[in-house]
Amino acid sequence: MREITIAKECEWRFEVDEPEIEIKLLSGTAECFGTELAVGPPYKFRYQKAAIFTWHGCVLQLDGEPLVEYIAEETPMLTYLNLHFALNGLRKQAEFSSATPDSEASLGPRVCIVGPKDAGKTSLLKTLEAYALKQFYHPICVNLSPTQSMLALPGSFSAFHLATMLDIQDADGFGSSMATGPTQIQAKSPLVYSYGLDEALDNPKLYKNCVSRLAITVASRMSQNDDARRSGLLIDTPGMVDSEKGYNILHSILTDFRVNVCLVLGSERLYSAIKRKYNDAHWLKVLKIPKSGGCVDRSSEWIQHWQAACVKQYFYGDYRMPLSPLSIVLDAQEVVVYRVLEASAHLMRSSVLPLGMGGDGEEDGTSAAAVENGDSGDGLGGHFMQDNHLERIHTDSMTILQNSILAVSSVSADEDEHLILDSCILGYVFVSDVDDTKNRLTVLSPVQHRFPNNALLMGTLKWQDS
Ligand SMILES: Nc1ncnc2c1ncn2[C@@H]1O[C@H](COP(=O)(O)OP(=O)(O)OP(=O)(O)O)[C@@H](O)[C@H]1O
Repeated sequence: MREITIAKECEWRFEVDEPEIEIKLLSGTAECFGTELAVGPPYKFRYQKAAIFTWHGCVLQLDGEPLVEYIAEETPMLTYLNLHFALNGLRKQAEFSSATPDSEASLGPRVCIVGPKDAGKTSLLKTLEAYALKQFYHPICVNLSPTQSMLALPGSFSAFHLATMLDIQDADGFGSSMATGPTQIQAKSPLVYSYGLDEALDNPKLYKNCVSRLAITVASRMSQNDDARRSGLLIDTPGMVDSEKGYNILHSILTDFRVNVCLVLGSERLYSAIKRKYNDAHWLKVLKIPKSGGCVDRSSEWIQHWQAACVKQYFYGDYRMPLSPLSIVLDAQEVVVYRVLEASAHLMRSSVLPLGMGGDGEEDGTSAAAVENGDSGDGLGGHFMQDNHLERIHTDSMTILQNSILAVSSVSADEDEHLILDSCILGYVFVSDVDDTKNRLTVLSPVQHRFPNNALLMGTLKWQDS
């Protein structure tokens, strides 16, 4: 056990896998991505790369050995704080505006954070959300990055509103959703949709459909709730690829969520490309934001370990709230599972459909309004089903489910595919065993009720319960 003294406006950066480390704030003030630490109680960190920053100086007590640790004197925190004050100014303007609730002037800032992989987008979102919460605004947080989930498992998109504070000890750094036991920090109620794949470009059309669906729900929350309306939005995006497909996806996000502030982190080239593209767009401000020197490039192996830690926490909780999932044996006939297809597989399926019934490639610019009207953007006035993004798994080929995480949709198993894709996610189950000979599945479920008769969605996420 040792003490670490951090001078004002400096941060202690650390990386830890296993075993965990324990930190206590002994004196002064300190924060982790904007969320303040209390003096006294221990904070445990596992599978994290993070920083403890102090505005006025502090002393920490450290128990355990991080893999990497150092004190950094140069941080972009002052810029982030100024950015927060600017956004709060816009929130205040919206709050005291006498305009009608559906007009632009009564809406708080809709901020989208863009940048290459590992540029610090999620960390900036956490910081801006934490600062806004301290000033009694509750921006809706939206995560559109399938690899780095927020209050959900990888492969999902989510949004939440009305948090008290973020939980820095949680695997994803946001907190936990409702569970049966008491939580130290108030649980959040996210709205989750399943995308199922790892990258936006694995199936851009499905990705845009999912974005549009979430955007509609978020817009309806903003139109019905004064707090959401004036607090605005903070949107986290996946690592941006500097390509036509990447810009196409970005454009869908910006238009669907009616974004009016686009923050570009960590890439001068991306910033100038986006700035040029939206030069004449009076509705959008594109701002360049410095990347923190603490941002760490994470290997795919590390991300897999981190995702496994998130899944484990989902089923078994953590030291503050241990959970007991239930293992259930099911007859393969009892479950209806759909596999989410990548773009290449979806086009193969489309090619064997009658003319005019298939997907039409990915760059169709499907918008939220089109989705609302049930128009998949292919000019047929139909729903997403025509694009065949799902494939039903037959009972005799259930071995493919071994070690899969299945998202439980909120619609019954006999609904149409398009309704299943449109539905939000209630939770997840894990397939721990598939018995081919007896045609049975063993699944781990977080709830102890009867297994629901809802459609299940299988993405690419696998896990080993060890
Ligand atoms: N100031 C900092 N000190 C130490 N680590 C940091 C700091 N800022 C960010 N990190 C870490 O760097 C990694 C990348 O940051 P972050 O997740 O915010 O990037 P991202 O752009 O959202 O990544 P992705 O493109 O994968 O979504 C994370 O593990 C994060 O915790």
